[in-house]
Amino acid sequence: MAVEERGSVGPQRLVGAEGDYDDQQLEASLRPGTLHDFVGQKRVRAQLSLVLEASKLRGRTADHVLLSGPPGLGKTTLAMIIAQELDVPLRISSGPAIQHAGDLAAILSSLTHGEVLFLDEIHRMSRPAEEMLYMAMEDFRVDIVVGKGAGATSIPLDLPPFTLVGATTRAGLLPGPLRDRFGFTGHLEFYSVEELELVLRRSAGLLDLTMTSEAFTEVASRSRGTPRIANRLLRRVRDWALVHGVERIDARAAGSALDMYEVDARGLDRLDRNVLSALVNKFNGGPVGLSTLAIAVGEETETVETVAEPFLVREGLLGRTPRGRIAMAAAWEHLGLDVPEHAAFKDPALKTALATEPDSEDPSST
Ligand SMILES: Nc1ncnc2c1ncn2[C@@H]1O[C@H](COP(=O)(O)OP(=O)(O)OP(=O)(O)O)[C@@H](O)[C@H]1O
Ligand SMILES: [Mg+2]
Repeated sequence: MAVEERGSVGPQRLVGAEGDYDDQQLEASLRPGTLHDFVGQKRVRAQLSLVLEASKLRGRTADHVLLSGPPGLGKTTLAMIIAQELDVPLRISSGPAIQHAGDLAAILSSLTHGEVLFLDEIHRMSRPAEEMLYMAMEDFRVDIVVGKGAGATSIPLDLPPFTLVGATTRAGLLPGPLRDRFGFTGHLEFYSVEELELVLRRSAGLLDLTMTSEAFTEVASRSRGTPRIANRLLRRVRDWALVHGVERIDARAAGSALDMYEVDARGLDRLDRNVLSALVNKFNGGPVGLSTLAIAVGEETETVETVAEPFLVREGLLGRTPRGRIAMAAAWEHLGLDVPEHAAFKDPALKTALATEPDSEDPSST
C-alpha cells in the first residue's frame, strides 16, 4: 500500500529491489536455468549442489531447502533451478496465498512423488497452515480435520515424499520450529560489482546487445548489489541506445543513459540523494531526527525510513543513532564536498551508539 503512495518516487522505482509487473516478462527470459549459469553466491551454490547431488545418488527426495535474503537476489530463480536439476515438476505457491490450513492441504495432497513445492514469502503463512506444514515436512503426513465442533474428526492422510523450498526476505520472522525442519538453509548475499558484470554479460547476450567491458562495469556499479536491478537498468540502457542509434554501448553511453534516469554512479536515485544532501547541507551532517529529515525532503517519514535509508546505511553513507541520523564521511565525498571539521560522525559518543544500533537492514514494515 505504501508503494502506491510514494509521491515523487513513483510506484516503480528504477532502483527498487522488489519486482514489479514490468520486470516479470523480462525476468522470465533472463532467469538462468541451471546451477552452472547461476552467477555468484559461491558458497550457497556449492552447498546446494552437494545437497542435490547426494539426493540423486541416494535416489531419495532432496532435503527441504530454505532460501533467505533481500529481494531480487535470486531466491525464486534458485527454487526453479532446484526442480530443474532434480528433474522433477515444480509447484509454486506463497505464504499469503495460504490463509487456511485447508489451502495447504489441497496443495500437499495433490503433489506427485518427488515434486518440488516452492513456497515464496513463507513467513507470511497463517499459523494453522504453518503447523500443518511441520508435520508434512517431517513425516510426509497431514491430519485433515473434517466437520466442526464436537463432531469434528481428523483423518490422517499420507503424502508422497516431496521437497519443500521456502523463500523469505525475513528469516528472522520465521518461527524456530519451522526453520529447524529445513535440512539446508542458504542465505543469499548482495553481489559484488564483478558478479553483477557477469549477470549483465549473460543478459546482454540474450538481449543481443553489444557492450564494452567498461559499460558492464558502469551498469553493475549502479545496481546496488542486486541482479534484478542490474537487469532493469540494462533494459533502460538498451532503450536509450535504441533511441540514440547507438549500436556499440560503451561506458559513456551507459552512464549517460542512467544519468538521464537519475541513477547515479553509486546507484542512488533522486530520493536517496535528496535525503543525503538535506542531511549534509541543511543539518550539517546531523544528528537530526528522522521526521525532521523527512519534512526537509518533503517525503513521508516511512518513505525515508524504509525506501531510502536501508541502502544509505548499507553503503556507509548514513548512520542511525539514538540521537538521530548522521551523515558519514562517504556522504560528503559522494556529494563532492569536503568533510567539515566538526562532523557528528567524528563524535566518539555517537560512534559508539552507531555500533550498538540494531541491524537496520530490515525495513521495519510488517
Ligand atoms: N545469480 C544470478 N545469476 C543470474 N541472474 C540472476 C541471479 N540471481 C537473480 N538473477 C536475476 O534477477 C532476477 C530476480 O531474481 P529472483 O526473482 O530469483 O529474486 P528473488 O530473490 O526471488 O526476489 P523476491 O524476494 O523479490 O522474490 C531474475 O529474473 C534473474 O534473471
Ligand atoms: Mg522471488
